[in-house]
Amino acid sequence: MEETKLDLKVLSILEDKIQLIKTEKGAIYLVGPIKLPVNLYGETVEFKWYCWLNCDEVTENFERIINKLSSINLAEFQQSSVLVYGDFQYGDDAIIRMHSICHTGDIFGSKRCDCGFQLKQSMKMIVEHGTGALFYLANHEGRGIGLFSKAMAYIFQENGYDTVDANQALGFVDDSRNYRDAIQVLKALRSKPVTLITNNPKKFDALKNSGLPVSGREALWGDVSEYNEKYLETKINRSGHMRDEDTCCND
Ligand SMILES: Nc1nc2c(ncn2[C@@H]2O[C@H](COP(=O)(O)OP(=O)(O)OP(=O)(O)O)[C@@H](O)[C@H]2O)c(=O)[nH]1
Repeated sequence: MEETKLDLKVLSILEDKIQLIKTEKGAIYLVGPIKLPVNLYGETVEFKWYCWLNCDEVTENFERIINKLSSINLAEFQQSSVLVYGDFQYGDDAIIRMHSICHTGDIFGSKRCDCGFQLKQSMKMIVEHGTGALFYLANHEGRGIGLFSKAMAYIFQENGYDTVDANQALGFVDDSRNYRDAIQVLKALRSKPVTLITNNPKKFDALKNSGLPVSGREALWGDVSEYNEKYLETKINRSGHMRDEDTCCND
């Protein structure tokens, strides 16, 4: 197939905004920064946004990658992204969150989980801190089972299963997420220490084991209601989430 030649102007606009990150399996192409004014609790806050694409092909010739985009129907797949705030590259002390996508909680505001609250609250914490980043991990739906399976898991939960048993009833492990790509992107954006916002020790260990300097962890519990109380208890009792002082559960 003959390769379309991109207009030179088009290419020069994009070239400075794409970087290649080599991975074990191929490459991550990271595009950004892009100015993103965000409505955060009624205030307009300006973040810098980056998005990334995994690809088998490893090339510095970005024209080849750009040329492929229109034929691969990316809207059918998920791409992850990161919102950066402040002087993320050089700022001494940055706070980050690796947030797993939750269609129901983040988009619809479902109260069955605490995801929507954690998303907005962590953005607020990052802005208040002055430097940080929110990684939005789009291939993590349902702790890695995907949205359709999560819908089925919810039906099990309406029939007395907890979230762990519901995943397992469908033949999945409870949690199949990994943080490799996000960590690679983090390394490309910053090499100085970070504090991670999470209650999940697996996430914290993944970051620590990556070799990046990690200065600590901030807990994030909240928005407890009759709808998510059981879910939050299951996180602590079965998934190993850390119970902190301002704990999630009412006992
Ligand atoms: N399978 C399943 N996934 C869920 C359910 N509720 C939320 N999720 C997913 O769980 C993920 C969030 O994971 P959590 O265990 O809540 O939190 P975490 O990310 O492990 O830890 P924190 O950093 O402390 O928030 C998102 O991918 C959600 O889509 C559920 O009932 N069943």
